[in-house]
Amino acid sequence: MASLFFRRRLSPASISYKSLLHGGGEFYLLQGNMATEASFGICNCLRKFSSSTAARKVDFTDLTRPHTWYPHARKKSRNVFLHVGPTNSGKTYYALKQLESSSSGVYCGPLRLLAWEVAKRLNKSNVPCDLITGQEREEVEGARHKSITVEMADVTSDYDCAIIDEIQMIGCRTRGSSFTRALLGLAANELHLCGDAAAVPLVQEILKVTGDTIKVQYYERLSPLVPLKVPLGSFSKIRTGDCVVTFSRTEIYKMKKQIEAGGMHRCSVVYGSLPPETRTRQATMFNDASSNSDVLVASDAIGMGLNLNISRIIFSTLQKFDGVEVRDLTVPEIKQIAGRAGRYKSNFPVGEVTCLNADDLPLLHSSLDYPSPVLEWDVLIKSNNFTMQRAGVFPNFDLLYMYSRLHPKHGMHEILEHFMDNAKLSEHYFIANCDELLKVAAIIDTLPLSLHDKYLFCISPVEMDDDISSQGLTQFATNYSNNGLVRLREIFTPGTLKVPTSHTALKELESIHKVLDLYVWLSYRLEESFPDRELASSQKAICSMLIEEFLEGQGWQRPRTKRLTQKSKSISLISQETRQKF
Ligand SMILES: Nc1ncnc2c1ncn2[C@@H]1O[C@H](COP(=O)(O)OP(=O)(O)OP(=O)(O)O)[C@@H](O)[C@H]1O
Ligand SMILES: [Mg+2]
Repeated sequence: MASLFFRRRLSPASISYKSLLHGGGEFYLLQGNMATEASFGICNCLRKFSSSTAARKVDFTDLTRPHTWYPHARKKSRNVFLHVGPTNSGKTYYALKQLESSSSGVYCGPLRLLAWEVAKRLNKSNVPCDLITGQEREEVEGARHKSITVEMADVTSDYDCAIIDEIQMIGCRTRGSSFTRALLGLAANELHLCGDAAAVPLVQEILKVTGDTIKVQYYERLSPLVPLKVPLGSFSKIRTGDCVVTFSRTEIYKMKKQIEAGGMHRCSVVYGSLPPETRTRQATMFNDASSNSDVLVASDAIGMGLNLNISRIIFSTLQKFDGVEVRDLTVPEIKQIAGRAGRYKSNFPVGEVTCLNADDLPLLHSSLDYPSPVLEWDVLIKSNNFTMQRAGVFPNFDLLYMYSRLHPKHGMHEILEHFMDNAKLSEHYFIANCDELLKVAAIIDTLPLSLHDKYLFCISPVEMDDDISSQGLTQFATNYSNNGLVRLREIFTPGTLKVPTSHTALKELESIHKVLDLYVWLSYRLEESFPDRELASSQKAICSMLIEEFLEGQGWQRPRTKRLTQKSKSISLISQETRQKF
C-alpha cells in the first residue's frame, strides 16, 4: 500500500519539481517533493499504515522530530555558517561570494524581489543562475545555481552551497515553517544563514540534533547610520535621496502628491500590493540618478535586504495597522527599515534617519539604541507576526493525507483544525498559523476535489480578505472541479483592462493582477488544467503597465534611461500584441 501510494503521488501531475509552492507571496508550506520528504519517521508510519490497526496507533500529529523528515540532508554533515549582524553589514554579500565560487548552489530569499536581484547579480558575474519563484521559471543554459523564494527550496537535490537569507523569518507565524523546512532540509555541503543575531540561539538549538557543524560570524555595519535629533517637520524640507515611510496606500499617495506639489521632486512608490514587477521598476527608477524620480514614498515593503540608494529614512509614523489592530512598530522592524539608509557603496555612504513629527523621535532613538538582540525576541512575541525563540513548523501533505485516510469523512478544514489543535511539538517549535488556509478550506470543501487538489488551492497565493482575489480562487476551483480544465477567458475578459482613474479602480487593478498571478501559480502545478499561462502573464504585464500609467498621471515620469525605455517598450509590445489578439 505504501509503495502504491508513493507511485501514485510521484506522478508528474502531483509532484514533479514543478512543485506545489508559490513564492514571494503570503503563505507557503510544502515543497517540490513531498514523497521524499515523508522520510524516515513518516516512512515508518507508511509501512505500518498497511495495517489499519497499526495505522490507528500512529499519531500523525506528532511533529516533534521535523529534522527526520529530510533524509537527504541528514545523510550529509553540513557546515553551517551563521552570518549575523545589523542591516547593511555585508552578510548577504559575503554569503553570495561563497555561492558564486561554489560548483552548484541555491540562494533562498524571503522576497521575489530579492530572488530577482540575486539571479541578476549572479548572471552578471558570469555564474549562470536560474530564477525560480512560485510564479516564475527563468532557466539559464548551463546553470548550476538557482535563486529562489524560500518556499521553492528543493530538499531532494544536492548542493555544494546554499544560502537562506533573513533567517530570523523562521519565527514568522505564517512563513516561519518554510524557513524551518529549508534550514532542516537543504542538502548542501555549506549552508550559509544570513540575518539578525537574534536567530543564533534558536538555530543552534534546532541544529543540535542534525549533526551539522555551526560557525557564527558577527558583522558590523559597513557605513554609519545617524539618528537625527530634529524631525523633518514639513515636506518642504524633503531632498533628493529621501525615503518617506508610511503604512497605508492612501497615505502613500497622499504624501507623494504633497511632495510633488512642491515642484522640486518626483516620487517613486513601493508598497506590498503593487505588482512585484512594478515595485522593482519603481525602485530601479529611484536608484537611477539619471531618472526623474529622486524621492521614494514606501511602506515596509522596502524593509528586507533590498539595496536602495536612500540617503535618509523619514518615518511619517511609528505605528501600523497589521490586519488586526493598529500597533507600534517593533524594534527589529524599525531597525530593518532604518537600515535601508546609507547602504555601503551606494550614492549615500552615510545614512540618516528621522521622523516627520517630533513626538515620534524618542521611540525612534530608543529603538535604534536597543542593545540586546536576544531581548528583541521578547518584543517580537508581543507583535502578532513573530513568536519568541521558536521556529515555525507545519505538517506536510503526507501527514495530512495519512490522517485523512483514517478520517475519510473529514474535509480539509477539519483536518487542518485537528492538526492545529492536536499537534505535538518540541519546545523549539510552534505550529504555523494557517488562518488563511482555513478560509480557503471552508470554500473548497464544498467541491468534490481530491485532498491533494484541495491542499493545492489552500496553499495557493490567494488573499482571502481581498474580494476579487478570493472570488478568483473560488471560480478557478469550481471550474476545475466541474471540468478539469480552466480557461482564463471563462473568468476574465482580455482587452477590458483600463488605466485606473481613481484609487478604487487602482485597487481593483491590483487585485486583478493577483488573480492573474494565482492563475500562473496554478498553471505551474496543474499544467494541463490551467493551459493559459502565457495569456495570464501577458495580462499581468498589461496590469502593471496600466498601474504605471496611473502613477505617471499622478506626477510620476517614465524613466528616460536607455535600459528602462527598452523595458517599457517590451511591455508595451506584449500588450499591443495581446490587444491585437482580442
Ligand atoms: N566587501 C564589499 N565590497 C563591496 N560591496 C560590499 C561589500 N560588502 C557589502 N557590500 C555592499 O554593501 C551593501 C550592503 O551589503 P549586504 O546587502 O550584504 O548587507 P546585509 O548585511 O545583508 O544587509 P541587510 O541586513 O539589510 O540584508 C550591498 O550593496 C553590498 O553589495
Ligand atoms: Mg542581506
